[in-house]
Amino acid sequence: MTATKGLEGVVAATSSISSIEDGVLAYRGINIDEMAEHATFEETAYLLWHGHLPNHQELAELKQLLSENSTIPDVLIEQLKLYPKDASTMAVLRTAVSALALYDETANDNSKEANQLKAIKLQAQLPTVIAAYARIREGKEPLAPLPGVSIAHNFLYMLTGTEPDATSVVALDKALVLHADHELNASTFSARVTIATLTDIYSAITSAIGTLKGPLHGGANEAVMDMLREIGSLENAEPYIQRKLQNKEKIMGFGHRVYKNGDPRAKHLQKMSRQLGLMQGDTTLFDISVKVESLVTGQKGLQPNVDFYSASVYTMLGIPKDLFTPIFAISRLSGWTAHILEQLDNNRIIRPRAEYTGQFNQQYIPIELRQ
Ligand SMILES: CC(=O)SCCNC(=O)CCNC(=O)[C@H](O)C(C)(C)COP(=O)(O)OP(=O)(O)OC[C@H]1O[C@@H](n2cnc3c(N)ncnc32)[C@H](O)[C@@H]1OP(=O)(O)O
Ligand SMILES: O=C([O-])CC(=O)C(=O)O
Repeated sequence: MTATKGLEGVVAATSSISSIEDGVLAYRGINIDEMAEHATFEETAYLLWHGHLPNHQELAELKQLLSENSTIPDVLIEQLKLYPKDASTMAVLRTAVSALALYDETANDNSKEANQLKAIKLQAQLPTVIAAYARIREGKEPLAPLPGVSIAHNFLYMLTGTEPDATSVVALDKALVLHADHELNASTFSARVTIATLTDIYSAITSAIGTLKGPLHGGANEAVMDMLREIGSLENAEPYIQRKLQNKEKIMGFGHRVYKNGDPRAKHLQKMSRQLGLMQGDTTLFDISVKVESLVTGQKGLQPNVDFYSASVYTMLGIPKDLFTPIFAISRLSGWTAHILEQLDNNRIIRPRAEYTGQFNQQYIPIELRQ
């Protein structure tokens, strides 16, 4: 038995949800470029959950269900008020999702119908939780979700208390479409491992949120923003990146386990970053990002991943840095829950082996004889 570090190249599940064969990302067979161009996030979630795009009636029903389920229990709002104001927002989200299970009497019902409804419920509630905490920590009261608007619209409204402009809604919606699913990435794998024990969906999503939080995965978008801020100006990009590369430090938002010739989502986010910069009359963040990309790609051959340009996009949408990864979680929840449902459809506990590298034939030494 020989272990493969990081399970690189190991095929650990079958799935018909999304594919990244030959560097082409597709949701249920539909190329991500088409999805980014035409689909809304609600359509994307439906596609991931059901395997086909919704017709008018199916989409209307999903939107209705999302709307009906978007409030969170008052008791959770009271809990959010008790959390430290400077807590990690991903830790808050992870804790809140775990707490939501306590107030859902269907939490342990693992029937397909109950889990499908819980997927919708979580999809509707995550934005409300994040926006509520973001307001509470600023000393403001959380806002109730608006009925009949998209998740992107509602999230921006609940965050700011004002009706978002159409450009911002479209940009956030597209970002949600682009992040929705990605084959067997670390957080999805974690969700599948957890649900495969036949525990409840809240436990699996809690695992997934904890996994997405790390800077090698979803947390990289926040680290990218730290880097762009540290660089601060176009002239500073080159010395900054040279220094990092000389010190053999990682450049966040670059590289990918599977994509070696570029992440097909990055170009869409790059385009959005440019457009938002031009519209706002300030392309500094975009310009610094492009410079960083040319330096890192030129010198290391590493390409930007989905997290790189999303940092400047979210910042230009006025979103605080520590909400970037929670936004990723809002989107990826659709993929996580699709994978959880798929895992349960044909379940077997996920239990690989480890290559043991420790000692054999050791003896128990009584404590008084130990050195
Ligand atoms: C949504 C997402 O999760 S997308 C990924 C988000 N994460 C990041 O952006 C963090 C930065 N990137 C990375 O840490 C990595 O590229 C990962 C985690 C994405 C992929 O990791 P792996 O598949 O294990 O790549 P691995 O670490 O083997 O990289 C191969 C080589 O490229 C180097 N490398 C990879 N990424 C980077 C980077 N961002 N900056 C500098 N060097 C890098 C590695 O140091 C390694 O060099 P070596 O062979 O000299 O040791
Ligand atoms: O697939 C991966 O390893 C990481 C990634 O790009 C994602 O989760 O979107």
